Amino acid sequence: MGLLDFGFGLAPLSGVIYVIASSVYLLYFHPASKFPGSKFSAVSYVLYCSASIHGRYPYPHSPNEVLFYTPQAAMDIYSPAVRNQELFVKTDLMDFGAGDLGFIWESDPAKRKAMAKKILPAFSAKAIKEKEPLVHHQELTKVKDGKTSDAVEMIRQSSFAGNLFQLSQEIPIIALAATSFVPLRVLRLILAVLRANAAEVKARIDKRGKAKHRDFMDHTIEPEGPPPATEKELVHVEQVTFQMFIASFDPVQITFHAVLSFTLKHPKTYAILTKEIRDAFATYDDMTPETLTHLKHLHAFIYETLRFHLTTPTGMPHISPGATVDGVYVPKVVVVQLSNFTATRHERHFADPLDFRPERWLPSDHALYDKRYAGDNLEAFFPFSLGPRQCSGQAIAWSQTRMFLGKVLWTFDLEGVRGHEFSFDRDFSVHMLWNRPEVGPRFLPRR
Ligand code: HEM
Repeated sequence: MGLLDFGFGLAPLSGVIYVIASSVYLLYFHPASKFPGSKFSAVSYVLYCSASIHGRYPYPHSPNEVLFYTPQAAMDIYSPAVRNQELFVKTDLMDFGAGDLGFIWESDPAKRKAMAKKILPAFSAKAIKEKEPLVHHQELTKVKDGKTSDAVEMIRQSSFAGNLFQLSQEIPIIALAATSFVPLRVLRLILAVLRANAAEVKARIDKRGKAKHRDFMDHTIEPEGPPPATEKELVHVEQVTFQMFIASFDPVQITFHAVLSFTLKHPKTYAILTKEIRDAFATYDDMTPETLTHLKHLHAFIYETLRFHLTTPTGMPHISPGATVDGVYVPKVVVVQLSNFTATRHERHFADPLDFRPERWLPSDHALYDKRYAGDNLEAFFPFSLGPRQCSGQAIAWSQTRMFLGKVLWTFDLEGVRGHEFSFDRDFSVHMLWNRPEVGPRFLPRR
């Protein structure tokens, strides 16, 4: 036997030994081995990859990961903090290799906190009130042209590639496979998005201190100060801007699409909602973020939409510092997260969890309150996450969505388009962003 033959025989053998040794370690000695769950998922990424590639939630856990679904677990994972710095540190899931993790994707708690200190004043009640006229204008424009942003559309088309990139960090061979799965067109698209972002940032830096309205950039760069001095500083600003754009746009437009889809799918609820809105406001201009908060059914409808169509199906993976989660000690370095999808669809938390039932969010003195949902655990639901990293834009998101749906249903009668019927579980999937069918509707002048 030649040296070469010997080498070829050894390679598969070492592979087999490696798989057996790592499986034994993961099953019996790894810090996560004592947790219940699929043994296959404890030793391999096969089920996790398959769910991820098909965009189907809930994902099974991956090796070194424990999923929880109780509200107590969510509180134990996302809330603990010392001086607003989280104790369960975010993983680097969102590190796409730019060399800087910006703000929302930053896993280093101290770096994220420093950025939060600059940006969070943009979310004060006063700052939000100042932006109200813009929101009025923006919602209407969106309804009129019926379009989502071109940039988001480009990002959506490249989200599968982003998903593969994330998987390849765990399983390097996926990077090889990705070259066959990701068309050149998508790679060009990613570059185009990054270039467009860099160009916008540069233009905004040049305009600093002279923008018509105060925006998040005024909190990212000094309006009166010098421009970023180094390439590293510039990349940081680009990352923060990109993330703020995605965070403030994508979940809101998902919710707009979802509220329209569910009004079409549930005609009885649509009728109740439309009546509530039209009875409450004599004129269009009476609708403001404040006046719309009094509409109980509108509130319930939006809540149920957020539950049924989570904008962020994952709870976001964090690393245990060695701490107790829902009464169970999770050793250091084990990755934990709330499986949001499981939590919101579990019978333990919600009656008829797979049915769209806004009534569950109504107060018990409301005429349409249904006792069937009295046992629902409404606290088991965190659409905006919780703790130091919870959504800073939730007040804006609520007022945008209320105004959007209030104004649309006040102004138009909606009609479904034949052939656009959908089933959420069959037709919606998610990579990094949601893939969903066109569902209409037709906007007809109100009768
Ligand atoms: C329906 C709409 C929205 C939903 C469901 C939503 C949900 C979330 C969630 C789940 C997180 C936590 C993400 C994580 O842990 O990595 C988050 C973070 C964040 N969101 Fe939102 N969001 C919405 C709208 C908005 C809007 C309109 C803005 C800005 C105008 C915004 C700004 C942010 C920011 C800045 C963070 C990061 C907070 C931090 O790390 O301190 N979001 N959002």
